Amino acid sequence: MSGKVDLKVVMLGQISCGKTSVVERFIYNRFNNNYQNTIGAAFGARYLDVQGKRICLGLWDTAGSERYEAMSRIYYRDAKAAVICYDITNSKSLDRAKFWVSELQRSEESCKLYLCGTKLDVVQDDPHRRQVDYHDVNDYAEQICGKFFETSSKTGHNIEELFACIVEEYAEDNAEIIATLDKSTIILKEENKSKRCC
Ligand SMILES: Nc1nc2c(ncn2[C@@H]2O[C@H](COP(=O)(O)OP(=O)(O)OP(=O)(O)O)[C@@H](O)[C@H]2O)c(=O)[nH]1
Repeated sequence: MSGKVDLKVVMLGQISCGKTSVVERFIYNRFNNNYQNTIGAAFGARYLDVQGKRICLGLWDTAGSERYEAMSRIYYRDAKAAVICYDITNSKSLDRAKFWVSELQRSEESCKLYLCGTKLDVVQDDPHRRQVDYHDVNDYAEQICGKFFETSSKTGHNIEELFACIVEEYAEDNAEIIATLDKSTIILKEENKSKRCC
């Protein structure tokens, strides 16, 4: 991937709630069961098409450990969208998500808020594992004028939908910027001419 980032997105949320997994599913379409904590922050990017234009999303995946809290503030600066994650199987993680919402409302007023419940597959397999009610978060999302998705990075459920919503809302609010972007292109792979059928 080359070129500049058109839309800066920051990932925030409690340690181990699943931020890196959302990014990995979205960018590489893969999932890793083994937990490896993020140190500092990581960056990934992917192109999406919106309104016939190609837009580059840059994702800053912050570390959930409170040890890196001050560092996370550097990464949300000038972000156009924040994906604030919580783990559906861990009620404390919603408190942490609410902390980040307050923080962004205070210091990044123009940053759009997207609440992302993670690990939906776990509660689909065992409903007793759910600790965060869907309707409670839905009401909270309305209250903060944000959007809300319950996702699973393991199955991929709602991951594309989440980022599609982010670019669509960005495009609606920033028509002038979108007009300056390159058109979407379909890249046709040239046949390998040396390859012969026997
Ligand atoms: N079953 C299931 N497990 C998940 C899902 N998302 C994340 N996990 C697991 O939860 C653990 C933590 O996931 P990460 O994505 O590393 O969490 P994180 O929020 O990036 O963690 P930090 O970088 O330490 O803040 C890992 O073992 C993941 O495999 C999911 O959708 N379903």
